[in-house]
Amino acid sequence: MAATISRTTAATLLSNVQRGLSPIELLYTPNDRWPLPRKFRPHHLHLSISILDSSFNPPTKAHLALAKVPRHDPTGHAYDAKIFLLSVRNADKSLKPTDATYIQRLEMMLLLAQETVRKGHRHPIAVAVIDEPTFAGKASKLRAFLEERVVNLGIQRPELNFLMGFDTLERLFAPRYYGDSPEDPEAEAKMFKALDKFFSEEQDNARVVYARRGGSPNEEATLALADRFIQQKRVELVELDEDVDTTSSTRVREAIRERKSWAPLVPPSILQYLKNEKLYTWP
Ligand SMILES: Nc1ncnc2c1ncn2[C@@H]1O[C@H](COP(=O)(O)OP(=O)(O)OP(=O)(O)O)[C@@H](O)[C@H]1O
Ligand SMILES: NC(=O)c1ccc[n+]([C@@H]2O[C@H](COP(=O)(O)O)[C@@H](O)[C@H]2O)c1
Repeated sequence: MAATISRTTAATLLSNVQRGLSPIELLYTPNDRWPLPRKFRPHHLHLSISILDSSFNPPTKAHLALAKVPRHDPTGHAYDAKIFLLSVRNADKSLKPTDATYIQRLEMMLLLAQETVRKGHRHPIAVAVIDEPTFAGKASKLRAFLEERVVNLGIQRPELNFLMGFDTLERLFAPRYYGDSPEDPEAEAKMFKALDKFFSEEQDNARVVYARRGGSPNEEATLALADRFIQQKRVELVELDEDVDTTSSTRVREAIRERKSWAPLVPPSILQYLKNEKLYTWP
């Protein structure tokens, strides 16, 4: 059955987050047990969750490929649960009049969650919204939110695996996002303090799973800053299933506006949605 949510309900949940009434709202879960795995056993005290945080403007095949990355685990266990997370406050972007509205993005995220159904196996993906620009902030809110859902089972500190492309990894390790002002001389020290908490197993227990995205002139510098966490296996490189190197939401928006070919860049349900809603057709 297709996952749907009324626009009124979506608007209420969105407004709760935007007005600071809730740190996170869940718009959709694949079942009532989520984030528990289907075959939950009482001794299963560790949850491993993957999170694709994005502005979904619109979702592309690259987002889908990231969402499908299997968990790299020597014991062969898959992620217990997954989240498509819409950030209504982005560290770098603000909403433009020609962009998809947040409600439209949430509707597309639901469609994307449906696209992950493969050979009868539905990925346990929930759709949620948060108002938090940095990963350190997202992790502490998510941890508290998820722990509350599973507190009666004695599960603590779920492992939070943030899926991202290299351009986002570069910004996770960029001191400018952590200083009090653009010239803050303590920015790098503050960044490492925030990241130590973010990656610590005893604290926010986050991990980062990143994919290459074309080349980057800053690759060496970023990997040098990330080195400590790479050694601790808290930052891990993965290969995507499909060749989506040059796919981006910007490319889709521009191609629609310029009436160039864009259909191959998005999953079929998103193609249909963008056509129905006539999105990005205005300059
Ligand atoms: N082609 C890709 N390869 C690897 N990672 C990707 C790719 N496209 C998006 N991502 C990653 O997915 C996450 C969410 O992406 P985001 O919503 O910013 O998409 P985008 O295509 O970069 O958007 P825009 O073009 O609007 O800036 C980011 O961590 C981004 O690096
Ligand atoms: N240092 C950080 O934690 C940091 C820096 C830049 C972007 N982000 C976040 O990364 C996500 C993806 O960003 P873009 O949509 O700009 O690619 C957004 O939620 C954004 O707010 C986090």
